[in-house]
Amino acid sequence: MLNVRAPLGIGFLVTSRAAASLSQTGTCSAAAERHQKNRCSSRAASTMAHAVRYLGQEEAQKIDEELFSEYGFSVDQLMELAGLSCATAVTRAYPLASLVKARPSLLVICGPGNNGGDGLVCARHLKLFGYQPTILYPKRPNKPLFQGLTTQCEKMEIPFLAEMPEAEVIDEAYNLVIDAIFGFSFKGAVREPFGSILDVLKKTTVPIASIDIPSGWDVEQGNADGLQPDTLVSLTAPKKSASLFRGRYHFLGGRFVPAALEKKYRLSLPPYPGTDCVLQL
Ligand SMILES: NC(=O)C1=CN([C@@H]2O[C@H](COP(=O)(O)OP(=O)(O)OC[C@H]3O[C@@H](n4cnc5c(N)ncnc54)[C@H](O)[C@@H]3O)[C@@H](O)[C@H]2O)[C@@H](O)CC1
Ligand SMILES: [K+]
Repeated sequence: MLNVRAPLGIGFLVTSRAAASLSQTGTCSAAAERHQKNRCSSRAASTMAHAVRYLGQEEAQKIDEELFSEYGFSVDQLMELAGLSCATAVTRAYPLASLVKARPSLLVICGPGNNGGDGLVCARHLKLFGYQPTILYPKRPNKPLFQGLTTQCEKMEIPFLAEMPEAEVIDEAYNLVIDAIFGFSFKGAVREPFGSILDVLKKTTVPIASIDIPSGWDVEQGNADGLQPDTLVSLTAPKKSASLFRGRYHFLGGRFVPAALEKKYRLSLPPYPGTDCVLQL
């Protein structure tokens, strides 16, 4: 089995999990395994030669700001691409045919910031891809962007829960939890209601797919007692805590970084294959 994660100094990693992922299919079916095999060689070729840079919190926020101020992007544009990347990553790691429950049910938990917005977009695309997402969105910002994303999900008949279910109920009802609670702006001790939500999530056994950062993790230092997601979708570039990720699938998404910005921040992103919006690291 090949599973090489060789540190190249602070903030850099060379990652190659090509063969490892083939033998770690777990909840995934033979169909998923075949899919993985087909993708294996191109992924190995694209990632082995690349030292992807892992970003600190301030740097991630600076890049984000620059995309809006210098490059003229709007939040909803990038959120759409980020959410689409996350939904696509879910289809790669958990294809419909591999799900253990008859109903392709997913629980998407959305937080109060843009990470939560990515979760709403992700849920909408997953519904279009044939999954049956349910959303928990306990703290909704009073802004047109988030109100619009919420309406879109409601109109697409995606149910919203009134409260966080118990861990046993989640394990019984859902194939996967998508963690869109906090991203790169998370700081300090977790405030309610998210502390209780994360406590329940830690007791669940269904796989968790985290968007950008496993929620509750320090963006740079991680959290040894925190969530241990099965999948992480790093957006733009991985953050430093991603080097502590021990789940099966680490994807890069958010294929919107202009070359000049990539160069300025020495991101050294691996090339996405063809027209794909997601890349498995
Ligand atoms: N440039 C990029 O890479 C892009 C980033 N996007 C997403 O945007 C995220 C960052 O969004 P934001 O800056 O809005 O921040 P987050 O979504 O990370 O979280 C900010 C929210 O969490 C709350 N919060 C922070 N610490 C907390 C704590 N300890 N307890 C309880 N609440 C806490 C804040 O009050 C705020 O409401 C990224 O991680 C990514 O998911 C995408 O939407 C678009 C493109
Ligand atoms: K998250």
